[in-house]
Amino acid sequence: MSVSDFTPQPVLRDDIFNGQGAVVSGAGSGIGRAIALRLCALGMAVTGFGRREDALKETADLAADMPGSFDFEALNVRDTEALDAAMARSGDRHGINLLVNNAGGQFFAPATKISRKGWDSVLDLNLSAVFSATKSAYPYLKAAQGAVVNISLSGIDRGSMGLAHSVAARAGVLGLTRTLALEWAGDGIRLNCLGPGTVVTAGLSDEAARQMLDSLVAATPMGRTTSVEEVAELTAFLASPAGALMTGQLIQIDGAAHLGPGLHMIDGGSNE
Ligand SMILES: CCCCC/C=C/C(=O)SCCNC(=O)CCNC(=O)[C@H](O)C(C)(C)COP(=O)(O)OP(=O)(O)OC[C@H]1O[C@@H](n2cnc3c(N)ncnc32)[C@H](O)[C@@H]1OP(=O)(O)O
Ligand SMILES: NC(=O)C1=CN([C@@H]2O[C@H](COP(=O)(O)OP(=O)(O)OC[C@H]3O[C@@H](n4cnc5c(N)ncnc54)[C@H](OP(=O)(O)O)[C@@H]3O)[C@@H](O)[C@H]2O)C=CC1
Repeated sequence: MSVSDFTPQPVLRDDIFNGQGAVVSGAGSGIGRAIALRLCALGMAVTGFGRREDALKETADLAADMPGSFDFEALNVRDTEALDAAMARSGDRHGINLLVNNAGGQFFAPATKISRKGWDSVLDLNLSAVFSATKSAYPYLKAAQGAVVNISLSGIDRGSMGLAHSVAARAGVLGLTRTLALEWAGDGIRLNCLGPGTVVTAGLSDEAARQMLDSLVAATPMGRTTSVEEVAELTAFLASPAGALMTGQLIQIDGAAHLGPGLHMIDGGSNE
């Protein structure tokens, strides 16, 4: 049992998103890059957000020969003014049929070691920035009768040791997602959360996370990690006509990890 041995099996028609536009945050690496590239392969015009221009440029290079297109804006999604302006530029350029709030992250620590500033940082990135992005995309989503996919975490309804701040933020995003699914249903806008289990990306590459990998896989009933391609395919599915009646859902793409003993980023050691 180890990391993902999934071989991508594309199921959507190649031209399914021709003429449509998307915004993907965190598109310079990991899950966000895989989503952006899959959408480009399916014909979408994608704008990627992220802080590192060089990383976004690499995604642009990978998308160069694809049927869709990839442009980008280097920005911090926690900067609401910059986010609003970039969202409007992207929406004016090619519309927003799909917004993927993927940028996110945290540090792993027991709650007793999380300062108020650390808590606020993680809530700002993983909850408040999702609210800001979604609100600023609203007019474009309404015009396109579009969709929002919020990248969350597996197991947010049961908790995960070492992630008090992040689980609280993602639970908040689920509440936001469900509330907007109600408020915006009349506009034809759908919103869903995807909860990946363990995904081996740069975000999980620090020493502490690497040490946890075996126990994370062991805690996953299907015995392997989630691949970025699987998250990308499901994101595309949710944006496609196949997902037309799906809204307000949390879909966990985790090999039943949320039904197992749980994914914990630290062991249950001392709180002192
Ligand atoms: C489903 C199970 C598996 C889940 C696996 C999940 C994986 C991923 O999410 S992969 C995604 C990946 N990438 C990352 O998570 C890295 C990105 N992280 C960050 O950018 C930071 O953690 C951030 C969100 C907190 C950034 O905020 P920023 O405002 O830039 O942070 P500061 O450096 O100013 O620190 C603020 C505050 O937080 C305290 N802090 C930082 N690290 C720790 C730590 N390891 N333990 C305890 N506290 C920490 C820091 O000390 C600051 O607080 P004060 O000391 O009170 O000033
Ligand atoms: N890897 C895993 O096991 C899992 C990950 N997730 C979630 O999936 C999402 C993607 O993570 P993953 O691909 O693994 O890790 P990465 O670290 O590769 O991706 C995080 C992305 O978010 C961007 N980002 C972070 N902070 C900001 C910010 N303030 N403003 C703009 N962009 C930002 C980063 O770009 P840049 O640094 O250039 O700003 C980066 O591209 C995250 O929300 C993560 O929590 C969920 C479940 C499991």
